[in-house]
Amino acid sequence: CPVNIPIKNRHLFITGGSSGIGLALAHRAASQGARVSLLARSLQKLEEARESIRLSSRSDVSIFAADVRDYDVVQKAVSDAGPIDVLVVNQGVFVPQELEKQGLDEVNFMLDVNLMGSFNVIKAALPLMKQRTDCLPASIALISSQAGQVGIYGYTAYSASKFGLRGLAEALQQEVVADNIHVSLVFPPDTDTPGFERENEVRPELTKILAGSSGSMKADEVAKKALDGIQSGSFIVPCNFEGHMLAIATAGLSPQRSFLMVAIERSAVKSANRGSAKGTSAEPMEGAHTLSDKTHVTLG
Ligand SMILES: NC(=O)C1=CN([C@@H]2O[C@H](COP(=O)(O)OP(=O)(O)OC[C@H]3O[C@@H](n4cnc5c(N)ncnc54)[C@H](OP(=O)(O)O)[C@@H]3O)[C@@H](O)[C@H]2O)C=CC1
Ligand SMILES: CCCCCCCCCCCCCCCC(=O)[C@@H](N)CO
Repeated sequence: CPVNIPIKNRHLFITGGSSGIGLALAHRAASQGARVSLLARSLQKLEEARESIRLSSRSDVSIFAADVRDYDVVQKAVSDAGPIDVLVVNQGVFVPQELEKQGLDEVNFMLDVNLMGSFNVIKAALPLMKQRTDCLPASIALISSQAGQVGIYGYTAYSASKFGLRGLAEALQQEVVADNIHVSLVFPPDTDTPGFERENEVRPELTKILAGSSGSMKADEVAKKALDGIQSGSFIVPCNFEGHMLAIATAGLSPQRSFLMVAIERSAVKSANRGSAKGTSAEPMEGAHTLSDKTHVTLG
């Protein structure tokens, strides 16, 4: 059943909060009365972010200069920040290029920051999140990408890092649900941020076309969708229409929050089965496991 995860007067910790989607999330959360902490590498960008939030919502945020690839530094920042109610693992780097041309150093860079860095942050924050005293639900939100739902030309390492977050999130949700901690995976399309500006200068043309087929959004629009999804405890958080289509097309066995989505998925599975079973006997296909007398799902 749906949950409500309040953020007013609660501690939101956002990695990559000094720019783009993370900064937009910080502005929104601060304006809704959350106590916000930001973590990123550049102290100067963090100070600029803190000032912009102070000016826009007259609230003071805590800033922590740290590289998510360094667990010890992350651990220190998280313990200095204090217990976290909503953790937003947002940091990310993206260097689009065909794998054949891309150096393995850049592959490692994306996997280290986007995936291993996310493990470091969650590992550092989880013990204190589990010890929180209020009985309110908590949230761990991972900012993925639509490239984490479908692999795209030029994004081999980037998509791998974002697909990895899916596995992390699904397994983690089972490990923390008993502590009333809800995991959310946010899937933005191309989003107008400083990172995207840099990316667009080097992105292969085909990557631009394929990624562009899902449209683009402003950082604040993504931040709104993300915050709404976090507060409702949604596991899958699409950000636009194409994202909703992708969420259905890639539902897998992720937890569903709404009966509507379950119904939509069931009908999508049934029509897929009807299509593949067309011209054969009505009997379930070899290897089909019958969930009910109406739905046959073939696993394998
Ligand atoms: N922009 C887009 O088109 C889309 C972005 N996304 C995802 O959204 C997230 C944010 O992207 P976006 O806002 O565009 O990115 P930006 O480049 O604008 O901001 C990235 C943020 O992450 C921080 N960061 C980068 N590397 C590290 C690191 N090693 N340790 C700590 N902090 C780090 C940066 O600060 P600093 O450099 O100072 O460390 C900055 O605050 C990413 O996960 C990205 O994959 C998903 C879909 C679309
Ligand atoms: C049934 C499906 C209908 C919709 C089809 C959608 C086709 C695939 C769209 C992939 C978009 C990838 C955006 C990556 C954004 C990103 O993460 C980079 N800008 C780096 O930050």
